[in-house]
Amino acid sequence: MINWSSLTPAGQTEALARPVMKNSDSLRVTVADILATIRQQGDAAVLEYTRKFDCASLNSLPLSVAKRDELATRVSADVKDALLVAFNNVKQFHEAQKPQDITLTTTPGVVCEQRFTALDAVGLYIPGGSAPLPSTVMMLGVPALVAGCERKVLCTPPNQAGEIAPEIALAASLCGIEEIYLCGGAQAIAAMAFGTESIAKVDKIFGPGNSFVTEAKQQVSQRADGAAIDMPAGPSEVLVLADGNANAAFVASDLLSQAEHGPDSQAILVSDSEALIEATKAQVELQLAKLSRNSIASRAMENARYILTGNISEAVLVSNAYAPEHLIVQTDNARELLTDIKYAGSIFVGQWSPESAGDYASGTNHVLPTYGYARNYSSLGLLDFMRRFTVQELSADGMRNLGPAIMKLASAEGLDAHEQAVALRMAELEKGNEQ
Ligand SMILES: NC(=O)c1ccc[n+]([C@@H]2O[C@H](COP(=O)([O-])OP(=O)(O)OC[C@H]3O[C@@H](n4cnc5c(N)ncnc54)[C@H](O)[C@@H]3O)[C@@H](O)[C@H]2O)c1
Ligand SMILES: N[C@H](CO)Cc1c[nH]c[nH+]1
Ligand SMILES: [Zn+2]
Repeated sequence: MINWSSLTPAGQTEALARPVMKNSDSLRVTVADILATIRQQGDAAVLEYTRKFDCASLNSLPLSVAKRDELATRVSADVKDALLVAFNNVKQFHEAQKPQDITLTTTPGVVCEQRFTALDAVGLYIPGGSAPLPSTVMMLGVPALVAGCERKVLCTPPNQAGEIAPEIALAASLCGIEEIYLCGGAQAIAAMAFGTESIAKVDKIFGPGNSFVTEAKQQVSQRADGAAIDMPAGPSEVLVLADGNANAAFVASDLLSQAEHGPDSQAILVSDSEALIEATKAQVELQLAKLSRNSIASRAMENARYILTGNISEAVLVSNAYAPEHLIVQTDNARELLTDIKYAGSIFVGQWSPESAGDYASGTNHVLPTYGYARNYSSLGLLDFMRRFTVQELSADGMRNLGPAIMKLASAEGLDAHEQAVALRMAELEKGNEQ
C-alpha cells in the first residue's frame, strides 16, 4: 500500500507511472522495422509476420463474406441474443450523437455553414492476440455503420487454424463489414495505412491493441503517406476510487476485470480507507485464484497499486493526475464527485456500474484513450468517423458589406493578392455589374 501524502512529488509521479512505457525505445525500433518491411514487401511480409507471431500459415489475407457468414452460423443462440442486445444499445447511443448541420448569416448576405460527411474508408483493428474481442467489432463497426462510411476494413489476427472467432464474424456481419483480413499487430496497421496488393489503403485507422499496435498507429499517423488514427488506445487501465463504505468484493472484481486483459494492463485502487484497501487485497487473492486467465491477471496485478489518501478529495486529485482510461467511482456521493473529475476516458458511477457494462452492452464506446491521453483525447464516438467542413456563400450584398473589412485586413498583412480578389469584385459592383 502506498501512502500518498508521505510521497515526494517525484515519488507521486513514480507511483502513477505506466509500466509499458519503460521499454518504449526498443518498441519503437521493432515497430519501425515491421512498418518498413510491409511498405517494401506488401502481402508477402504480412503473411510471414502472421506465421511468426500468430503461428498461422495462410496463403492469402482476405476472409470471404461467404466464410464470414458460415462462421457466424456457429454462434450459439444465447450469445447471438446477447450480441444483439449490445448491438442495439451501442447503435442507439451512437445514433443519438448525430450532429446537426449549422447555417448562419453572420453579416447580411454572408452565409456560413458547417456540414458533416462520413469518412470514405475506415480501418478497424480488432485485437486477437490474447482474447478475440467481438465487443470491439461493435464498438468500431457500429459508429462506422451509423456514420455511413463506404468502406469498412476489418483486420484481426487469425487463430492457429487460420480462422477468426465465430462471434467476431457475426458482429462483423451485424455491422455490415464485408472486407475482413486475417492479420494483426503492427503489420496489420501498416497494411491498412500504406496498402498492399490485397488491402487497399484506408483513410483512418481505429481500434485498440497491445503496445505493438498502439506504437504502429502512432508511427503511421506521423507519415504523409500513412493514415490518420483515432487515438492511442493501448493496454487496458482501470482506476477505482472508493471510500470505506464500498463493497470490497465489487472493487476487487473491477480491478481484476481489467487485469485479465493482458499482463501489461494496469489496475489502481485509490481510497481514503485503509480497511477497504486491505479487504480489497484479500478479495483480489480469493477471486484471482478462481479465474481462468489467472496467470495473465496475476502478472498484471504485480503492477497494481493500492494508494491511501487522506480524504476523497485527495483521491480525486490522484485520479486526475493519472487520467485513467476507466474510472470507477464507488463512494457514497459518487455522482457529486463528477464535477471535480477532470480527466478520464469513461466514468462509471456508483456500485451498480461495473466497467463490464461499458465494455459490452450499456451503449457507450469501450475504445478509450490510455497512457494518460485521457488528458487530451476523448472516448471514441460517432464524430470520429466523420469529417466536418464549412461552406460559405456571399451574395453581391454580402460582398458589399464585408469587402471593406477583408481588404483592410489583407492590406494590414501585406497580402496584396488577397486584397485584390476583393477589390476587383467591389469594382464590378460599383459599376452595377451584379450578374
Ligand atoms: N484501450 C481500449 O479501448 C482497449 C479495448 C480492448 C482491448 N484493449 C487492449 O488491447 C490489447 C490486446 O492485445 P493482444 O495482445 O491481445 O492483441 P493484439 O491483437 O493487439 O496483438 C496481437 C498481435 O501483436 C503482435 N505481436 C505479439 N508479440 C509480438 C512481438 N514480440 N513483436 C512484434 N509483434 C508482436 C502480433 O502481430 C499479434 O498478432 C490488450 O492490452 C487490451 O487491454 C484496449
Ligand atoms: N476493457 C476493454 C477496453 O479497455 C474493452 C473490452 C473488450 N472486452 C472486454 N473488455
Ligand atoms: Zn474489458
